[in-house]
Amino acid sequence: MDSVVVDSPNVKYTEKFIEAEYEYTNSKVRRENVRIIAQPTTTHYTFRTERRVPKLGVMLVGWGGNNGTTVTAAILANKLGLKWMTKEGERKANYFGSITQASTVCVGNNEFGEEEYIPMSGLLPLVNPNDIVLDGWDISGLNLADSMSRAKVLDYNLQEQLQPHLKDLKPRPSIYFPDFIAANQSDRADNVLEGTKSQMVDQIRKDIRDFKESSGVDKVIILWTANTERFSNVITGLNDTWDHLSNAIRAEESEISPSTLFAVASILEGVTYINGSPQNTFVPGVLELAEKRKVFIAGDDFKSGQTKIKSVLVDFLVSAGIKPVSIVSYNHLGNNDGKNLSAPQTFRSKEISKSNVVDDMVASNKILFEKDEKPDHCVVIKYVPYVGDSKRAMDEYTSEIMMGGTNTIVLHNTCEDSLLASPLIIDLIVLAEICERIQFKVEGDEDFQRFNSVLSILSFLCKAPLVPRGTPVVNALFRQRACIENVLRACIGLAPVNHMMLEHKHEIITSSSTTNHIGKKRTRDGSPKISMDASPTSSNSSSDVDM
Ligand SMILES: NC(=O)c1ccc[n+]([C@@H]2O[C@H](COP(=O)([O-])OP(=O)(O)OC[C@H]3O[C@@H](n4cnc5c(N)ncnc54)[C@H](O)[C@@H]3O)[C@@H](O)[C@H]2O)c1
Ligand SMILES: O=P([O-])([O-])O[C@@H]1[C@@H](O)[C@H](O)[C@@H](O)[C@H](O)[C@@H]1O
Repeated sequence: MDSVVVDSPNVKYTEKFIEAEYEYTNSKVRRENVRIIAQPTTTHYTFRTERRVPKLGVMLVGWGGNNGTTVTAAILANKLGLKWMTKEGERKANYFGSITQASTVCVGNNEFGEEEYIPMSGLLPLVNPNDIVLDGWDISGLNLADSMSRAKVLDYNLQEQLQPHLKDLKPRPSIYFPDFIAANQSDRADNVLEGTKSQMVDQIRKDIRDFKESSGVDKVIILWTANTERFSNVITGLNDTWDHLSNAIRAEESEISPSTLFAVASILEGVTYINGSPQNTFVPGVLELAEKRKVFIAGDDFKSGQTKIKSVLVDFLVSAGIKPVSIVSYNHLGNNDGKNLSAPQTFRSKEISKSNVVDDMVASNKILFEKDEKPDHCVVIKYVPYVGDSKRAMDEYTSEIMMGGTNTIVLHNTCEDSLLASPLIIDLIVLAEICERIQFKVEGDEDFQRFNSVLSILSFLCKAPLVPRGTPVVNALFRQRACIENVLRACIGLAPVNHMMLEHKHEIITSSSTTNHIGKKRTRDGSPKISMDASPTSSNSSSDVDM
């Protein structure tokens, strides 16, 4: 697939690194009475990206679940180039839904003024998902082939082809504290660790080292796609600092979730940890540990369908000056995730992550919203076994428009939940991995630094983005995507995408030989071209207008 090489004195390709000198522009503002004074700023960065793509191992917590089995099957099917028949005809493996694997970015204009697009993965040397080695844990001991069958996500003809490759993959025993998930999950908990919390952390750490050694991978990333847990109470003296949390683990304190123990084990092994569920795994003690050990953490809760649309629609409404005043998000689903969410305490975790997604957009427009004013926002999730993984989302957005009018948008969105979440898992892993290979120096610094331990660049993939303390949360989807694209562009010295297209807005100077807006006399087919956004020419203009 296409990739880009930047030809610039500011970009150097050595054997080991891509080094780019980059001018980061922004503006500082200050308020003077009713005036806001804006001062443009320019900060010089030097980015350095390791070119060697490592052999990557990924360990999924909840490997035997719908998402875990589906993403494993998808990677295998792509690696093997599988095709399969369905009643609509032949299908072949792909990574649709992944921005790194199936979306493109514009890298500039060619000689004809046309925009050239390449895959996002062509900006920097990213891990190819086909090469990822997978392992993981699950409280259910079912092998991956039987788990895939239990999930009922993939077409049967494809499952048949994958079955021999998956039947020998078995999740490692996991940490199971019934109090943190729905009681209805107990019937699948036949693959659980015994012992103290400290012994469990040690076992998870041993599993990580064992996987790394047996698989021969260069590095590991861990991602939680196990059940949604209830929120942990954040208690001073228990989990508010790393010291308190480590003491609490040794003291067998009960208010410590399995996911927090996994995060602790991962960070202590220097392994990036990503939370695909909504619970507050990253209690302050875990955040402190990650910062101390300079290990990346990211989350929370994959933004896969109903909420992804919400973070686009509300952004459209508010940025169009339309005031959303009532948002009702209902959905029903019949997979095990839905079964687990049928308990009030686990539903509450999801309700929080699905509700907070509009806050930044609402707060950005003080014309529409008074301070602390928010739209009515209701989230309903129902468990309906028959529909399985095919979640049915129904949303109603009511907004105030001009002169007392109202606008109501109603959506029905059938989300094949695991087929929407699996490509996000791939992007989370691939982008977290490249972040491990990026360093940067800010003008005046002696040494290179890595990104902050909290990988807020991954917000595009999360409903409740985890951000460094004291920094803004962005939920608007296309701002989040632009952040990813522009950081990858900065690493190769390309300016951020700005959509200005100024080169296509020049005045046309008509003369005997027509010169179009970018100085070329001819278009691709050799005919003279006048850009459609030129000032109107005289009626007797002899040149062809390129319609
Ligand atoms: N579109 C989506 O599917 C989507 C979107 C956002 C978030 N999520 C979240 O992703 C997670 C997984 O979704 P799913 O549809 O695969 O659910 P699932 O129930 O099919 O899979 C979860 C798996 O985790 C296992 N498990 C539970 N507790 C565990 C523990 N302590 N250790 C190891 N394994 C454990 C279960 O046995 C199960 O196999 C859920 O938290 C869900 O809310 C899913
Ligand atoms: O991303 P999204 O489609 O809004 O969110 C989904 C919810 O609608 C669904 O009810 C839940 O079971 C999934 O885990 C996921 O969180």
